[in-house]
Amino acid sequence: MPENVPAAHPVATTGPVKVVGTGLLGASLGLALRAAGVPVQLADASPTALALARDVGAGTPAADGDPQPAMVVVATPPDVAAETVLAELARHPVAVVTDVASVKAVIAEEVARHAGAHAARYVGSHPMAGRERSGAAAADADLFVGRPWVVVPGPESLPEAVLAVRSLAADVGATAVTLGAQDHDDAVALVSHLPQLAASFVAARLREAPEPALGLAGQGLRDVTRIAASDPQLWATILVGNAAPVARALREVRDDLDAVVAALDRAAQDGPLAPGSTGPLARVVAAGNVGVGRIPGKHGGAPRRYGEVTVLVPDEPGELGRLFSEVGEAGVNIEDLQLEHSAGQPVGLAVLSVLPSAVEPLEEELDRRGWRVVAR
Ligand SMILES: NC(=O)c1ccc[n+]([C@@H]2O[C@H](COP(=O)([O-])OP(=O)(O)OC[C@H]3O[C@@H](n4cnc5c(N)ncnc54)[C@H](O)[C@@H]3O)[C@@H](O)[C@H]2O)c1
Ligand SMILES: O=C(O)C(=O)C[C@]1(C(=O)O)C=C[C@@H](O)C=C1
Repeated sequence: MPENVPAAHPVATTGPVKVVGTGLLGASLGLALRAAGVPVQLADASPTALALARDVGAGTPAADGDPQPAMVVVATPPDVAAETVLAELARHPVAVVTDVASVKAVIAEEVARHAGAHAARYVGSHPMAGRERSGAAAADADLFVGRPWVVVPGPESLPEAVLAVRSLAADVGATAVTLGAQDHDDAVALVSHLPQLAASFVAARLREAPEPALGLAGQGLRDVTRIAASDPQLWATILVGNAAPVARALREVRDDLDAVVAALDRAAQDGPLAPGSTGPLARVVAAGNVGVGRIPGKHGGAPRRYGEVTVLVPDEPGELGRLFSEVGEAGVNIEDLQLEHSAGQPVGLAVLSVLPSAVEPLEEELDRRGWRVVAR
C-alpha cells in the first residue's frame, strides 16, 4: 500500500483504482476509496482540476511506472465518457472499466460498437448521488453513503466485472441496483432530469422579479430551486444524452400545464367559483400528493442519515458561534449545517444535521438554554 493511505474498514475493492475525471464525482470517489484504504490514481484533461483533486486528498496523479489499475472509473462529462472508456479499455488491458455518467444507453451503444473483445471488461454505472456544485472543491467522501448506485451490465460484460462494480458501490457505502441501460434512462428522466428542469423553470422566473418579491422567499421556493444552481454545460450534455425520455416526460407536464392554465383563465375571467376552475387545480395538486408520497425516504420509507434540529438565530454578531459552542457543550456533533436567511429579517434559521438519536436531547437542551427551537 502506498504512503498516506489511511487504515480503514475491510473492503472488496483492492485497487489500485484509476479515476479519470477528477471533478465532483471523481474526487468524491477518490476520497471515499482512500478512506477505505484503497490506492487511487487520478487523471484529468485539466491540470488544474487534477492538482485540486490531489490537494483535497482524492489520490495521486497517475504517472508512468504506476502499477496497473485493477479498475478504472471514468467520471468525465457524458459527452466524452464513451471515448474515454474506450481509451482506458485499450490502455489497461486487464482492468475492469466503468463510468459514472448520468446517462447510460448512448454510452453503452458506443462501447458495444467500438470496444470489440474489450467490451467484456466494461460495465456502466451511475451513482444516484451528487450535488449542484462541480469540481473537486465540492467533493465529499460521504457522497455515496446510503444512496442507490445503478449498475448497468452490457450483453458482453463478464460476471466478475459486474461483481467488481457492485463491490465498488458497496465499498463506498452505496447500494447497487442492476438495471438495463434504457430502463435506467427512462427512470432517471423522471426522478432526476425532469426535477432539474422543473427547478430551472421555476428559478428562471425570478430573473426579473422585483427585489421586494425576492425578499419574501420562503422555504417552499428554496425547496424547489436548490438544483437550479447546477452546471449548465454538464446538464445540457446530460439532457441531450437522454433526449427522448425527457421529451416524453415534458410533454406530460405540458398537458398538465395546459389544463391548469385553462382553469386559471376561466377563474380570472368568470370569478373564482367559475365552473371548471377549482376541479383541475385540485386534481393537479392531489396528483402531486400521490407522487410525493411514493418517494422513498420522504414519508417513512428508507431512513434518513441524519435528523434535523432547527433553531432560530438572532442576526447579531457572535450568535451563531454561541449556538455552535452550546451544541458542543451538549456533547453533540454537527454533521451538516444549512443556514436560511431572508433579506431584512432580524433572525435566520440554522438547520443542524445531527445523528437521529441526538435530535430530541439536543432540542431539549437548547430549549432549556433559551434558544427558540422550531418544530418543522
Ligand atoms: N454532479 C452530479 O450530481 C452527478 C451525479 C452522478 C453522476 N454524475 C456524472 O458524473 C460525471 C462527472 O460529473 P461531475 O459533476 O463530477 O462533473 P465535474 O465538472 O465536477 O467534473 C468533470 C471532470 O472531468 C474532466 N474532464 C472533462 N473532459 C475530460 C476528458 N476528456 N478526459 C479527462 N477528464 C475530463 C473535467 O476537467 C472535470 O474535472 C458526469 O458524467 C455526470 O453526468 C454527476
Ligand atoms: O442532489 C443533487 O444535487 C443532484 O442533483 C443529484 C442527482 C439527482 O438528480 O439525484 C443529479 C444528477 C445525477 O446524475 C445523480 C444525482
